[in-house]
Amino acid sequence: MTNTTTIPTSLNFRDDCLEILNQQKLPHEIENLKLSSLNEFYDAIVTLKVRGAPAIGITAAYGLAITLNHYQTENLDEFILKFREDKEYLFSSRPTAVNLGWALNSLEKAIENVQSVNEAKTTLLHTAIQLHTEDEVICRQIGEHGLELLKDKSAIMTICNAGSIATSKYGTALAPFHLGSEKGKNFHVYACETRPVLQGSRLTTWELQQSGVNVTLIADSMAAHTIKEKKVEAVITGADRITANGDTANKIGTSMLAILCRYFKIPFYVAAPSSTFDLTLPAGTSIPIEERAPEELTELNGHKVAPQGTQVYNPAFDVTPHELITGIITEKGVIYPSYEENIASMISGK
Ligand SMILES: CSC[C@H]1O[C@H](OP(=O)(O)O)[C@H](O)[C@@H]1O
Repeated sequence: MTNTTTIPTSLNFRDDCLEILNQQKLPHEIENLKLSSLNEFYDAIVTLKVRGAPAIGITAAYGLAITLNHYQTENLDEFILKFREDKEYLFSSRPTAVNLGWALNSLEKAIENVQSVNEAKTTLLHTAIQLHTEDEVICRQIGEHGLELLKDKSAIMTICNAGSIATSKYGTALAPFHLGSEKGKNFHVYACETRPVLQGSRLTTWELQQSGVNVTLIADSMAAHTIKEKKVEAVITGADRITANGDTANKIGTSMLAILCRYFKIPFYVAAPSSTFDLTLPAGTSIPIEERAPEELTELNGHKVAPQGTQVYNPAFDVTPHELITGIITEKGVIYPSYEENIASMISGK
């Protein structure tokens, strides 16, 4: 029996709804959900049924376009008011990934000169579809640039899931591995399980196995020992927001890996599209860090593991200082220090 490998995707636009792969059910259940109401889109993002910075942005864009397509009015001012109301609602779903705001703002910019409600509705749908299709091209380009940095047959570590299902396709940090698999490369990926939501053990292992990539799961606490014992040659992660000086917010535990890379003298790469840069923020201290429900830590599969009433601190992201980042892999190429200058020249033109 031939081994068929596929690169899984999680978003599928169908005329009147967005079909998503429910990432909360993976890896043991493939459940596709049809999102058509604003609350369904909001809930899917908040509860991580759809997750990953680019995927969140694309989903929110479809959420506005699909739901407003049914809004009954011929009055353009009234339609724009409703657009802004619903945009703010979706924007409030998760605070850290800048792609959410970027995608919603792209829609607002696209309709700023429309002359009728019908033209606004058509423009919103076309823009959402454009963001989706463009993201796939961008992620493939990130994969191509990442492949130039990673040595074939080398051991590479990653955290969380910055993969195909976190974007339109290919992913960001995982894009080089998916493309590499298509090109006959043989990377060995060490995936950190990524407590507490387990994006690594549930999603990255599953996704890379679908694509025929050699992946080994480790606990987050095993990272230092694994880098040393398994001769890991680089770490590559995604990003949720990168500021003007290169400071990068990503899944909690990312800065821990960056510190380990400095100690072990191996490169630490961030992979992200231009839409993940937030040049309005000079440094990472201003990035809003989402804190999630205590139950993500006090319970395991619904079973209480911590004593009743235990205090919990559950930040979903941390910020890696730019000094610890070897290079930022974007669709336009790899950005190296000095980040302030090189981000401005490579990204400002967007
Ligand atoms: C391709 S960006 C993925 C990025 O988003 C993840 O966060 P979450 O799973 O909470 O949406 C994580 O930070 C990944 O690196």
